[in-house]
Amino acid sequence: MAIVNWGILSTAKIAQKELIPAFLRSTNAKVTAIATGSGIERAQQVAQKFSIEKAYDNNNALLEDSSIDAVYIPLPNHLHKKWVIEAAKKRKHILCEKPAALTANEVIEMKEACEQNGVIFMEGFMYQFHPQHERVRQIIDSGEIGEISYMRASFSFLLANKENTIKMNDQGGGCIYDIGCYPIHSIRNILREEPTHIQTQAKYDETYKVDTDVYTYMEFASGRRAVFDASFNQMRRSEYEVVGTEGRVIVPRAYRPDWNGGDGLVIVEKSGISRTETLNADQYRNQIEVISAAILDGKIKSELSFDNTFANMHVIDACFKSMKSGKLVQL
Ligand SMILES: NC(=O)C1=CN([C@@H]2O[C@H](COP(=O)(O)OP(=O)(O)OC[C@H]3O[C@@H](n4cnc5c(N)ncnc54)[C@H](OP(=O)(O)O)[C@@H]3O)[C@@H](O)[C@H]2O)C=CC1
Ligand SMILES: O=C1CO[C@H](CO)[C@@H](O)[C@@H]1O
Repeated sequence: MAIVNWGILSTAKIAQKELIPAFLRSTNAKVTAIATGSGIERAQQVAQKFSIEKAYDNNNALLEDSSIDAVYIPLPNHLHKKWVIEAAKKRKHILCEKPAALTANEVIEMKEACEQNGVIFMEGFMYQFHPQHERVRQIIDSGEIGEISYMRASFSFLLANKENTIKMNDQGGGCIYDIGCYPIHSIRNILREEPTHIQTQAKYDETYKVDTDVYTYMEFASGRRAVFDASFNQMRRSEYEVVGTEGRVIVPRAYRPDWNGGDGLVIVEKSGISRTETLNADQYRNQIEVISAAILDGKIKSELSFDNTFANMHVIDACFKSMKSGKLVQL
């Protein structure tokens, strides 16, 4: 079977904790090189830990390596645009961590660079590669819970130590970028509709200059409504609920089912009776196998690439606009 050779731009925590192990479990991808800005010893140490062939002390050197087909970018959010464009210029296909950019305008520039250089791009919303979401869409489409009028989504965890983390960086940090982007993505992709109006309120940390808790209300042209919340100051929650005229579907492990060994749950409640379906999957490995297959195939579905990334960033832009004005914003 054909294999895609991947390089990794940084020794980020997420790369070491989830992605590199997932690359090792995948069938059509191999990590061949890793680069760091923290000195060659650091790159060599991580390379040795995961049996990665080559270590570089800067991203450009890795991008010059002609044996690398694709790069995974787990850099801080404000560096995503720069390194997506640099990687595209070197004709590397790209898996970039979420959020892929800081604004929808940045996404336009990134798309142009990828298209001009004929490279495939995907934003790393790994949760969508767990089959529980396809099951939710099937249940909705079957009519079992009636006409859908409302969706609610939440993602939170306790960020106990707010010092020295990119999550609190005044450039690209804050909870909308870090975790709010997931409820937005799932609301848009489960309802298969873009919001027309948004209102966001946030708790803002004056020391770090970032949002730490957000509450957002959304309206859709169909008349549907949605709300989401995200927080760095609450217990771990990663869930959504879709409500119809006849019943509802609850997904209590929506974004991080890996916190429960990959077991996703789809709970259907109707006429006072509840049924639970358990689906197990390795969403990080699936994500890598999907983009590697797209690279080998030479094409990627538009809903996995820039169309979806742009639409998600457009909503994030509106959340920030509403947060600042305190008003309902029209998209
Ligand atoms: N999909 C998922 O489940 C998750 C995704 N993420 C996303 O992954 C990305 C990385 O997050 P995370 O692993 O927490 O980040 P880390 O802070 O652990 O890593 C970021 C790495 O980027 C490099 N870097 C380069 N420039 C800077 C800079 N100016 N400041 C800090 N680091 C710099 C460093 O690597 P080096 O020293 O090697 O140069 C650093 O280790 C983010 O986009 C985040 O949103 C995060 C967590 C989970
Ligand atoms: O993308 C992400 C997924 O889950 C994490 C929660 O542990 C987030 O902090 C992170 O950035």
